[in-house]
Amino acid sequence: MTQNVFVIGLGLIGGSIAMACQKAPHTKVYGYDVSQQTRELAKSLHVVNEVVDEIIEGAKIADIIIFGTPVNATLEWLEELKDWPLKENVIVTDTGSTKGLIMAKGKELQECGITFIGGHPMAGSHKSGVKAAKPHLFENAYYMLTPLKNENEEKVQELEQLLKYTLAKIVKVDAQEHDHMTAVVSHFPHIVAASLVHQLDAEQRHYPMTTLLAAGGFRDITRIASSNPYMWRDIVLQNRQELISQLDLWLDEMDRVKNILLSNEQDSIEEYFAIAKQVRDDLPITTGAFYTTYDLYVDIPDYPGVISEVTGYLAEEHISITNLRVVEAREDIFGILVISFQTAEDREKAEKCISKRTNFEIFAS
Ligand SMILES: NC(=O)C1=CN([C@@H]2O[C@H](COP(=O)(O)OP(=O)(O)OC[C@H]3O[C@@H](n4cnc5c(N)ncnc54)[C@H](O)[C@@H]3O)[C@@H](O)[C@H]2O)C=CC1
Ligand SMILES: O=C(O)C(=O)Cc1ccc(O)cc1
Repeated sequence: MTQNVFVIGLGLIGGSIAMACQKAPHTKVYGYDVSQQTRELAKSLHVVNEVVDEIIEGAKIADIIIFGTPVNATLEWLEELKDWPLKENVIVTDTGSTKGLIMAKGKELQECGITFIGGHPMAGSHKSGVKAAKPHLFENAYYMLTPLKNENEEKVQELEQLLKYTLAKIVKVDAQEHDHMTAVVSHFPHIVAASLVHQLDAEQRHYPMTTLLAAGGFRDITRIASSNPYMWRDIVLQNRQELISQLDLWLDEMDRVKNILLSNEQDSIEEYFAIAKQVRDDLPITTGAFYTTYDLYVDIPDYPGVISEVTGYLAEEHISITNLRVVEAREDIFGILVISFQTAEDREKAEKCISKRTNFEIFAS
């Protein structure tokens, strides 16, 4: 018998899940998005097998419903869903970055006899929209599920059976713990990234040249500030309490830094950075949202074809790269080529390869 999966919200996350679910046997993936243009793109890019123009059309034939909508839109749909003509055994899940309020709604659904199992794939990017969707987005990333305490285990397994086609590592966590942990490693860093960009923006009014100097480090630490503001507005609103606590801790931490600076003690300053380096270097390697990239900076001269020359050398030695960009570091040089690798070993091999075949200056970060 064919299993019908219905994905609501066909952007980066919903679209990627829909593509992964198409790999499950005997499965047909239907999709709906509030934007007609997205629906048309999703169909033409084969993100889904079929699109529906009315949400109810998909909901009534679905065995599994997956929300890929911004978290406040998900809450609104979950309220309406109570009155939809659903199949008796339907499983409803979501992909939202917050879980507390969504699981409270999930509990109400359970009381109406509808199974809701919260979900959150810990992978993504600052890009959004259906065109950025890809079936391997979640490969090796953690995929958190937040089933209610008394949830039917068979239903959880049924959902896991489908989600295994994302190639993610499925873990189960409590919704409150989820919101605390994601505040620390995802939501609060987002606020910090945005605040650094605001600080630069204020600065550039007095010193317009500052933005020209915003090279590798600043770009790395603020990449997520380029994410979809609408999506992040909802996340921050739903996880407000945790974020206010994180902000208090951050202010204490900044006070500590200020006192270290006021003390003018070189050992304390060095120790502050040394401990941070140790903790950062020891972070486990994961992909997806918390991926570690191993970057190599190559000071390239200004002549045509220089980038393909470098990447060509790496390809000849079968060294895979995950990303490539040029940052303009100084006025007198063409730029720094930043090449990212998935592992430290790949970066080491690349460093050897490029230094053997060119005289470009190289440094790792
Ligand atoms: N972007 C990321 O890296 C990650 C995002 N998430 C979560 O996944 C969800 C989706 O995020 P993205 O795919 O990045 O956003 P997106 O902006 O790429 O896609 C959201 C889609 O939902 C549609 N949409 C908006 N309101 C709707 C409504 N009321 N009904 C139907 N469709 C609606 C939009 O038209 C859009 O196509 C969010 O809840 C987010 O918190 C989870 C993990 C990672
Ligand atoms: O771009 C990145 O590194 C991200 O952090 C993406 C992301 C955004 C929201 C999530 O809930 C999970 C992952």
